[in-house]
Amino acid sequence: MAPRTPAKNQSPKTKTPAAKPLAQEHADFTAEGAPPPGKVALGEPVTRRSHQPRPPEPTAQSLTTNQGLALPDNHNSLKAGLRGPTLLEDFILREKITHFDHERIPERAVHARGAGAHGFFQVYENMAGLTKAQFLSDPALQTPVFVRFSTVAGSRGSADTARDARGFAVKFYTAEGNYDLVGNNIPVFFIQDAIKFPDLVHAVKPEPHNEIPQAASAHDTFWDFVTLMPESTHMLMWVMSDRAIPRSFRMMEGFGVHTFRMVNAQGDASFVKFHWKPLLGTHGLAWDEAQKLAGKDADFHRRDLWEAIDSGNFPEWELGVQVVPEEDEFRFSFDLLDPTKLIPEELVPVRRIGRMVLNRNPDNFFAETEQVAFHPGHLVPGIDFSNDPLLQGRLFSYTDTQLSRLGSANFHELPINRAQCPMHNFQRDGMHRQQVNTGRVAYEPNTLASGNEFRVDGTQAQAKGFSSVHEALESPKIRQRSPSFDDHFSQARMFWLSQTEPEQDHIVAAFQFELSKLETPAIRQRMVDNLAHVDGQLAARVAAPLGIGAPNKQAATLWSGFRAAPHPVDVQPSPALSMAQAPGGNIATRTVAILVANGVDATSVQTMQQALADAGASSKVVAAALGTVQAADGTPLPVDCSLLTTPSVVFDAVFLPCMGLHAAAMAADGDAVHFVLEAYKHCKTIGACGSGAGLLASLGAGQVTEPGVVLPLPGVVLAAAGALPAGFAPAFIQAMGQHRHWSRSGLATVPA
Ligand code: HEM
Repeated sequence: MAPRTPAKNQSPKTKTPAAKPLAQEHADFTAEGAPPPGKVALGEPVTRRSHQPRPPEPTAQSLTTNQGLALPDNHNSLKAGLRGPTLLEDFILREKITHFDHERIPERAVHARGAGAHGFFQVYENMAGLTKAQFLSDPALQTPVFVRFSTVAGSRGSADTARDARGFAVKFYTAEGNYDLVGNNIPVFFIQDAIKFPDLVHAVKPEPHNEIPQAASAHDTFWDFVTLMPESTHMLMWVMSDRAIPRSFRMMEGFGVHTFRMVNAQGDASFVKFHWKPLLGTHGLAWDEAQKLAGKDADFHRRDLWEAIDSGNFPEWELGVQVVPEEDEFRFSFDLLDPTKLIPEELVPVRRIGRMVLNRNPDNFFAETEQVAFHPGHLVPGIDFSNDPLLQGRLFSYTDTQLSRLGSANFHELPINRAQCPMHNFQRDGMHRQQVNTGRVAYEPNTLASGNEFRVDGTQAQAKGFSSVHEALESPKIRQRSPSFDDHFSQARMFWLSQTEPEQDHIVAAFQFELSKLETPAIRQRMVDNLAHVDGQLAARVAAPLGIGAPNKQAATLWSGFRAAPHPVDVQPSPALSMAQAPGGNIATRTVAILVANGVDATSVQTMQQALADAGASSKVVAAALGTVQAADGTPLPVDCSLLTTPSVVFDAVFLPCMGLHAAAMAADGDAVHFVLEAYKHCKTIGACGSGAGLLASLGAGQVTEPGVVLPLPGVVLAAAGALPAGFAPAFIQAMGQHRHWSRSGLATVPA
């Protein structure tokens, strides 16, 4: 696909200072030392605009020590004689190795594996009625953002496609300070109170005696814990759905999870739930595919994000809000403060208020993606928290953990974390302090400092600054859960009832997979007993292959920890919770494998390549070996990837053009056959023409019919003609637009 022009995403008006590469900023700061008085320390933005040339690579000639001493030789240590021992006095060797020895920092306690990107956010219209947040007031203003997507449980080097929730953390560099929206791709959470978070994380992380399994919830300790915490049932339904194995970070929804507040200039507050809606739709992988990708391309999501941005296909989300006026706080059958509940979109529609575009890859993974520090307590005036007890605990946890992860109290000075607006206070010193504060005044109130920001009475600062929502609190000090948090099953049932049949099948299969891995039958049993409170059929289907008794609803209520949770209230399905029912449907940025051999019909290949490019998708020519294949008319066709390194799981669809008699050779190539059958098994669109269609039929994946006719087998587009008939490419593209043909799972009898 032709790269989109960056100009499309240029700002009509950018109120942030001129863009500079991060590396240049470092250089400026190092050269200048302290910023000039009145200027924000280290406050320059990290907003190199998309598609600007990357900073030059350092050259070998410029090598010096960290003290600036030019290095004559970076290949040999200082030795006593040609074959003698290395000398301790070799300060050049020592400096280099010492620095290397300390290059790693601790990984995040959770969400260690992630990928990030820069971009901007732009509101559609002035939201002053709802919030006084300045970045939500001016449709002409583009606010720089940095986003980090992550898995939760796996370590930094784990695979991208593990079954897990995904972090969706956004840092807005606003003119009023940094605002962080630190969410997930699932709108609810496992637990209701932050005091259970260490237990949850200890349970899901690899088991402590043998550090197994990596990045997987399918083990005893996780299910032991969650089955004893019935409040986790709703999120378990989501984690067992295809939401937990996204096709791409670019095809995930994001959610703030908790109920937040927005406050306007008049002081009127509303409750708000945040949503990110991806323009590419919300799509998942097949579970078998996700597991294979973990080995074939552990960087699948990271690579997908990087390549999309690099090629100008900037991913885009709309920011949505569900607004509940304060007076409606108690209007719902659930508590707005309970993070295991969502507000169905059918009850309170999502209003789309702006868009976020990610248009620049980081220059340096460590400096940006690894060192970025998000925190749900990084707020701007006009946005505030609620009393959600999970959120309240998070407000403590993030800075606390970052103090140890990033090593000092000054991590806010790291370029990726710096506010891009004026920043003044009298916090001083500490390890690794970059800013050189000047003057003798490091206290407030004072009369000795220049400027009028720090007036003796402090009134000016207060008038401009953040103030918490006024809320009268007169309550006894208690350590108890509110009974309004007791209903653990109604929304789990709503989620189940809202799924299409194939989606329900996937949820059942995921539960079966995870529970089959458990060594302790009692835990398997406890989970299906628990599921019986969600739906009897779901529980029975999950239980079938587990070698345990039938689900027993009564038993679930006997074990300790099961508070007298009420039965599910009468719930209506919420179609918005189904990915299959969500709008989506174009094939922009999808990838198609064109599987070829010698004798291929070159015109078919070129026609498909063009049609796919016109539809915004990309294609790769895949063959047994790199180099070229010789088309039927003698044209050498360049091969992009070989079967040796490129599995079907990295593609969204497969096209088999006519290959004449050479189709028989392909039918004898185990790798090629596996490639096709695997794509078929993963319910991808498969198109085949002429002898390619014959090959497909011989593998049991379809039969030849009239040109351009889509067979009853969903997502299989076949044509008997050797050359591509006119209607073929549109039919193929239309089938691809449905993402996957899940209803085919039952028909897939072929092994892959
Ligand atoms: C709704 C519930 C939660 C959501 C949506 C959430 C989301 C996230 C996200 C997206 C990250 C990754 C940030 C990044 O990319 O750097 C993260 C990290 C983290 N979260 Fe949460 N989290 C939740 C609950 C909690 C709770 C209850 C705690 C603790 C009480 C917690 C502690 C942490 C910690 C310690 C990190 C690592 C932060 C770092 O090292 O920078 N989270 N969380």
